Amino acid sequence: MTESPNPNIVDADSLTGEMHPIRRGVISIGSNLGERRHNLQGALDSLADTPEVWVTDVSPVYETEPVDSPEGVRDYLNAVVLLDTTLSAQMLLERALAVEAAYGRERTDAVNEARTLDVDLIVLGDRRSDEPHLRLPHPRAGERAFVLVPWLDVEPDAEIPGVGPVAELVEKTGRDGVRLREDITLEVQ
Ligand SMILES: Nc1ncnc2c1ncn2[C@@H]1O[C@H](COP(=O)(O)OP(=O)(O)OP(=O)(O)O)[C@@H](O)[C@H]1O
Ligand SMILES: Nc1nc2c(c(=O)[nH]1)N=C(CO)CN2
Repeated sequence: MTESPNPNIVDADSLTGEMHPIRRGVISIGSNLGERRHNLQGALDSLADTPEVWVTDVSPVYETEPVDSPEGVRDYLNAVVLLDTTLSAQMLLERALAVEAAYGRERTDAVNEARTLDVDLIVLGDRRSDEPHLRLPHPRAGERAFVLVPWLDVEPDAEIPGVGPVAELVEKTGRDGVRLREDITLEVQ
């Protein structure tokens, strides 16, 4: 894996003085409704503007066929964001959900309905969680080419803890339905 910050490095919470380790985070962003590139760039900017989050890289943008989605929904634009953070997994998830809401994400009971913005936590250091509101590593990431392929571009030796190296997972999923959009790029501020 790309060099992770030393887990012994800690950052003091400015309010409580509590010390938190810095961990590497991987976030998948996707949009298949509205101004797709604008929504992804907004997600990236909002993550970069988050206190205690340092965005270190963003992947190329891919146009991807909708997976496990209702008939007729539009293709997604997907990308992967790498960051360092001292936030807890719960705080990072809350931020992700707030960023989705800020970009007009509407929730219905439909499964995988079209959405302006999807922000999923894929991994946070070696944090494991199996609670319904917070699963880490993301339980479906290892089967999703729309997560793995962009992630591999920016972190060739990436691994999903407990699942395996991303390069091997891409060999299993293949790259069907995932197409590089060289004409669309995201900018880290
Ligand atoms: N690692 C995670 N990242 C984002 N949300 C998560 C995670 N683990 C659990 N959740 C929970 O999943 C809930 C539903 O998320 P959402 O509706 O965005 O799912 P989805 O992105 O449509 O589907 P999928 O989970 O298959 O990517 C969120 O409210 C959140 O609490
Ligand atoms: N291509 C693609 N398909 C999906 C995506 C996504 O981001 N891209 N997100 C989903 C739920 O998170 C379900 N299906």
